[in-house]
Amino acid sequence: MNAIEVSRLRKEFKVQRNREGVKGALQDLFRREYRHVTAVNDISFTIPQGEICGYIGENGAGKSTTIKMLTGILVPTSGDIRVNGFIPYKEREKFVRGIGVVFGQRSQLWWDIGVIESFQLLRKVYRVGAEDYRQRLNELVERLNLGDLLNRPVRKLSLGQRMRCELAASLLHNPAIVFLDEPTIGLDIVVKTEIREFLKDLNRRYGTTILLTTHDLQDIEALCSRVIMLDDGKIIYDGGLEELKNRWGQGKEVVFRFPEAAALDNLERLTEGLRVQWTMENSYTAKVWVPAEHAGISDVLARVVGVMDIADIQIIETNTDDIVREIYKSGSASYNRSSRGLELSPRRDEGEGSRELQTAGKGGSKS
Ligand SMILES: Nc1ncnc2c1ncn2[C@@H]1O[C@H](COP(=O)(O)OP(=O)(O)OP(=O)(O)O)[C@@H](O)[C@H]1O
Repeated sequence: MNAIEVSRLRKEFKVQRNREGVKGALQDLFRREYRHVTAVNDISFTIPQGEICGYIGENGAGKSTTIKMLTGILVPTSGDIRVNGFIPYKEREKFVRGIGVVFGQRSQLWWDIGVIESFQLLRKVYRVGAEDYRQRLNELVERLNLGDLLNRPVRKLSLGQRMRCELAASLLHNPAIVFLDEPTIGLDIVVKTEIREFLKDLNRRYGTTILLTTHDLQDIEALCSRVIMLDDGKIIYDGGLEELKNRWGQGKEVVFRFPEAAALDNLERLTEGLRVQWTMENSYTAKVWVPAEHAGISDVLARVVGVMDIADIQIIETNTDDIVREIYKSGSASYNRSSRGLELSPRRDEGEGSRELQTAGKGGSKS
């Protein structure tokens, strides 16, 4: 069974339009004008049980609105949703017992009471039996290292401590599906890593389905085999992270260090016919940019290694951050690069490995 099924889901908000100036403000008092914002624009996807799926997009892309509809907080304007077999905004009481939710920016714990008291209240909300609760609590306390935090009021916890408690709170009833909206926002790298490890383990042990929104692509790299990418309320990519990298990985850079001084024109002559681009770091170190669609790293290595003495070779891949940033910029991950005349060239004003994607006729076709 699929954990989540979404078909032609749409959410529009009616937003008041404010007219300018004093006259406009007065007019607004008597006759309000509204406009419609389409936050989620007829999207469809399914997530099978046990999958960890990353839901990404720029600010305002529609991620939180989707999560709110999937968790029954918002009613869709149109379209169908099934989560755990339920329509989330109907049958609320039964539905919430099968899901866990963490909004990184908002707490589900009571601010002024001890963490353990919040947990006990949530146990009642989710109607967890005493024995199940005890077992689950012990396990979560151990795995999230909550021992010292349980009797403290939430307002006295650090962000990282609070987030660990939030995660535990969302899992007390052992839900089959967990929605995490920015669970690592503002956390330091140590806590981020702990939380990622915990989520991986949770998925492995219980087959928990996880839908995760994040701006931190390290979360995606660490956790998700699949990514759904949203832009302006529409899905612009839905597929594997590896596939995304392969399709959009713009190429690789190879750094050669030679034992003796090398000359740029000599290196260019060696790779003649391959559409690669050389730059000299200094007399002994040269970098060559190998665009994915024009040449293979092995072609370049074969030509250089056969002729030159080499002291060291380093291959640098474009990272996911770069790839995703470029896709956001263009607004589509589905068009054909070569037909749009994409050209890749090293960006000279940034550090090693960074790339600039220059497009002919940018603007991006939306899918
Ligand atoms: N309650 C609301 N009333 C009016 N407009 C809204 C409301 N909630 C969201 N929007 C609008 O819907 C669009 C999508 O917002 P949403 O919060 O879903 O984006 P997001 O991808 O989660 O962004 P972020 O990464 O900044 O959290 C935005 O244009 C936002 O201004």
